[in-house]
Amino acid sequence: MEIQKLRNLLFVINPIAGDIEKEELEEEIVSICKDHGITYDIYRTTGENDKEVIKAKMAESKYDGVFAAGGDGTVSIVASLLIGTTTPLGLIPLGSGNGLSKDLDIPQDTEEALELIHHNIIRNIDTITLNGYPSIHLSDLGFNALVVKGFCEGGTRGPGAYARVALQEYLAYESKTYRIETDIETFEGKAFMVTIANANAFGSNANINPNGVLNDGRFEICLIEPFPKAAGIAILYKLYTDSIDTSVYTRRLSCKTATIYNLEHEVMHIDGEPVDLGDKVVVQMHPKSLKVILPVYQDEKEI
Ligand SMILES: Nc1ncnc2c1ncn2[C@@H]1O[C@H](COP(=O)(O)OP(=O)(O)OP(=O)(O)O)[C@@H](O)[C@H]1O
Repeated sequence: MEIQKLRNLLFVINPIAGDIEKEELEEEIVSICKDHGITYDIYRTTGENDKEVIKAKMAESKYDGVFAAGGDGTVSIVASLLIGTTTPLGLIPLGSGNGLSKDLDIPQDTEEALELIHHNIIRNIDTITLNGYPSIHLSDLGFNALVVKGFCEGGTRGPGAYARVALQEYLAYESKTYRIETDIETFEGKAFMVTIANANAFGSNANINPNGVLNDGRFEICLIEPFPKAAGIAILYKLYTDSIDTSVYTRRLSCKTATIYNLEHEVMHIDGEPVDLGDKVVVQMHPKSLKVILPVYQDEKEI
């Protein structure tokens, strides 16, 4: 087993993520780095031009790893800068949604996650692009994308706000029509939501792609097909018990490339950020294109 020694690190800390005070976290990072002879820089995100600033810092200094301390939004910014490079991504889950960190089995306890700074292994995971935009985790068209958009536009954060928007939209929502051509098969019809899944579960723990593997060179397009509103609770239950594949309303297209025709101009998001990619979305797989810093026990497991 190869244990990596990371000697020069950048920590990207989102001060507002998860509404958690980060002063103590910074003190712990400083103390761990000092104890283990690691040099470090800390960048606190501002919510403005963070990606550009982090990119410039990475060009100035040769980091052995970049840790994102925050939620999925912070992880997504950092990851997009590391894809295709030899610099691995570390995760310290501190957001209201920490989906990728859960799929990677990163400890959700901060003390344990901080141990990854000095005791870890590095592995490669797949990423995908949607019309050239990177996605590491889960992207959607349809109902969930509408909820994500409403959530991002609303002033309130946290899981409660997400659930409120979901409830508001649910009763009136009508499935939309899509045509999906993959390297294996074609689907045309209505869907309540279409998830392009590199990983497994949303930050909320709803597991849309229970059997997805992050380094198998394939992604899944997970469809929830139109269902009677009364079946909604059962679908929700299956999403939260890792058993969505047993629902008669689901369909899964496993593939390496796909073109999605968004025939009713439905909204979409990439890894939680609403985007407008037009009505034709080309999805491509980039096998093992992102290095990630994982707990040592991951070595025995398939990710
Ligand atoms: N200093 C800051 N002040 C205000 N907003 C910030 C700041 N730094 C980052 N942000 C915003 O934080 C969001 C990303 O948050 P992240 O996903 O890391 O944590 P989160 O608590 O899970 O957030 P969310 O509840 O939005 O999912 C981005 O919208 C980003 O613009």
